[in-house]
Amino acid sequence: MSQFQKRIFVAGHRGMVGSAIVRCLVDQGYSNIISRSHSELDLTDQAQVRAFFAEEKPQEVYVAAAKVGGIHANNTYPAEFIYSNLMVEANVIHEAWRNGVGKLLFLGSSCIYPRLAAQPMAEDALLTGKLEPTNEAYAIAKIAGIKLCESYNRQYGCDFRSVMPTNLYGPGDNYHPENSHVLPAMIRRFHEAKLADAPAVVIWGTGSPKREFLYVDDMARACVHVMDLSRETYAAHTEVTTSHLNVGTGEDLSIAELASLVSEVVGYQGEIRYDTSKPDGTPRKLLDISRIRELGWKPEVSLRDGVARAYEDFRSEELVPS
Ligand SMILES: NC(=O)C1=CN([C@@H]2O[C@H](COP(=O)(O)OP(=O)(O)OC[C@H]3O[C@@H](n4cnc5c(N)ncnc54)[C@H](OP(=O)(O)O)[C@@H]3O)[C@@H](O)[C@H]2O)C=CC1
Ligand SMILES: C[C@H]1O[C@H](OP(=O)(O)OP(=O)(O)OC[C@H]2O[C@@H](n3cnc4c(=O)[nH]c(N)nc43)[C@H](O)[C@@H]2O)[C@@H](O)[C@@H](O)C1=O
Repeated sequence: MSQFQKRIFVAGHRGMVGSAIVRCLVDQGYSNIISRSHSELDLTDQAQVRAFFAEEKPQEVYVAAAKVGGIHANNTYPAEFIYSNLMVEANVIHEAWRNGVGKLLFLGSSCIYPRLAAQPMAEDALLTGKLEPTNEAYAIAKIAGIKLCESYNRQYGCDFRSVMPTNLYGPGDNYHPENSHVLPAMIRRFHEAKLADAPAVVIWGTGSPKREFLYVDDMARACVHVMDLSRETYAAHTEVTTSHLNVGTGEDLSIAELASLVSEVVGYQGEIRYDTSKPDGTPRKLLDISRIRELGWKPEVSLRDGVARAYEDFRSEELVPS
């Protein structure tokens, strides 16, 4: 059987990252992709996940299904974030082991690292300090996902890998006014202000926190790249205690700088104000991406181009009043 006929399950294929992984796999010639929507298969339900794996017998699994949201959603619904994410990853990883899945890739997040970790944050900064309180529940679930992969590798000899993405954006993003991440929130807010000819746009927090943003198709390429590495190559660039790889651009900017960039791309010319009653979250979380660069992946889409593409996608989806 050609490697392009492998049975690949992309969990979360309708999400921003899952759909980009499917695009990337199809582009590369993979033709046997298995998917289920949330309503067809609830991954928090152990019995459903067990029946699905027994029936479909995937050979590779990408775990891009998760409960995801920005600072407000994480801070407001911590029980949902910790419960859903723990259940999804535990069910999928356990059934992947029970059904002899050859390789699995788990997607975590850069929020796994301590709030005040030295910058840029290397993989071995994991579990060296206290987490950022606004997303601690989500981060704990993501750390558990890494540890699930490591534990199944150590005890059962599985080949389960993990990537920790920085903040992502692009086509298929969530543009909810409160629950989204900052970049889609800004696209929507500046667009609506431009249409309404509003004199000012309000941005949350002080504008001083720094963030790193990666275009989702670059992330998807990284996922497929890491999955396709030989076991020996992956193992040579990770360690048993830190068996995950950072994925980012290695560059960050302040939220105030991001607001200027998004307003320019959208074409909004009014004032930008800050609501300091809203949380800033972690002051900075820049990833050290030396390891994945050594493994042959690098980002390709610049932030300005990526924001322009995301804005085009936002308008084409008619997500806002015209
Ligand atoms: N977006 C970002 O900035 C970042 C994302 N990540 C990680 O990347 C991964 C993908 O995120 P992203 O694509 O942005 O998120 P999305 O919310 O766009 O996609 C997540 C997908 O998972 C599905 N899903 C959630 N819960 C379940 C469930 N119980 N059963 C079945 N399907 C479920 C969702 O379906 P439905 O919508 O129907 O619930 C959705 O299709 C996640 O692991 C996330 O933690 C990491 C860092 C940054
Ligand atoms: C990817 C990552 O995303 C989350 O962490 P975060 O990086 O703090 O996420 P964020 O994108 O929501 O905010 C980034 C910064 O931007 C500021 N900000 C300004 N104005 C808006 C605004 O309108 N919306 C939002 N959401 N933030 C705003 C906001 O105050 C903060 O200073 C995690 O919970 C977790 O999900 C995770 O892993």
